[in-house]
Amino acid sequence: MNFCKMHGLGNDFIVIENLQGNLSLDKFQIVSICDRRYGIGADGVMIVNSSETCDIKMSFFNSDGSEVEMCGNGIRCFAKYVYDKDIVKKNPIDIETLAGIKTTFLEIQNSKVIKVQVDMGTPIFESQKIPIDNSKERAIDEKVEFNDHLIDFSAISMGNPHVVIFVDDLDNYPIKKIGPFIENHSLFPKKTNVNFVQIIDNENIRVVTWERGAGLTLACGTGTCASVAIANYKGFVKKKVNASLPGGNLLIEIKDTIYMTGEAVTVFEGIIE
Ligand SMILES: N[C@@H](CCC[C@H](N)C(=O)O)C(=O)O
Repeated sequence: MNFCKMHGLGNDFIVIENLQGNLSLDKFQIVSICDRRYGIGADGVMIVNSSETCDIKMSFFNSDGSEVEMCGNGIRCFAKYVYDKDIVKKNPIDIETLAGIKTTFLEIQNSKVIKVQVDMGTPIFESQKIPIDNSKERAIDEKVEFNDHLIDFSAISMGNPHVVIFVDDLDNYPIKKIGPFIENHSLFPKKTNVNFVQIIDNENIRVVTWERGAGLTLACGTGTCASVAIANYKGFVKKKVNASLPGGNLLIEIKDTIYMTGEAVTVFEGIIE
């Protein structure tokens, strides 16, 4: 089976084609190929499927084998893959995902895609749709207890569930303890991604994400959109924000919907036996 290893800001993926529709990978196979010592190594797997309603369809699996709705860094790589491989030779490209149709706008240099802007859609604030087990309509400025301390958080969906926690000092915050605690908290029936956000000024933020089903990653596209959406809602930032993530930078713009712009990189190709 042929595969392609790609990344967006160090959030890395294995891309596999299934245009004939005869491929099926089980959870164990996904976990095995994502393993960084015994496999290829990646935060997730993307399958290229044909679509009846769109230019192409992306299926996304976390490195723990769970299939989830959407991946922001992944969809930029996915758009690059299908364009560079002549599978969909048009610009923009509409991609079907479990979180709806996403339009991707390609920046092309020497016939290859180098950067992608994605219309990420509208953030979902309703508690039931995130989902979070909460009697309030929205989950803004909620509290959760951790080791006798109360942690302030807000929750939102970008098609997938996100918690946003604002911190003063990202470098010294116990992300590796609080991330998995909230990811698996009973408040979140589908688990959740957890974003730790430091506001630098009203146009610049830093974000580190503990991802559902993948742990600490170098970048999370949906998580950065979720962080900017909540930060703007709370009046911390304007509508155009530069986000600095451990793996690089994303530009997030709030218009009628949220736009995310960033790089997409092909690393290598190979064959899985
Ligand atoms: N890294 C991704 C998000 C991947 C899915 C996420 N772990 C989830 O379970 O929802 C991104 O760039 O958005």
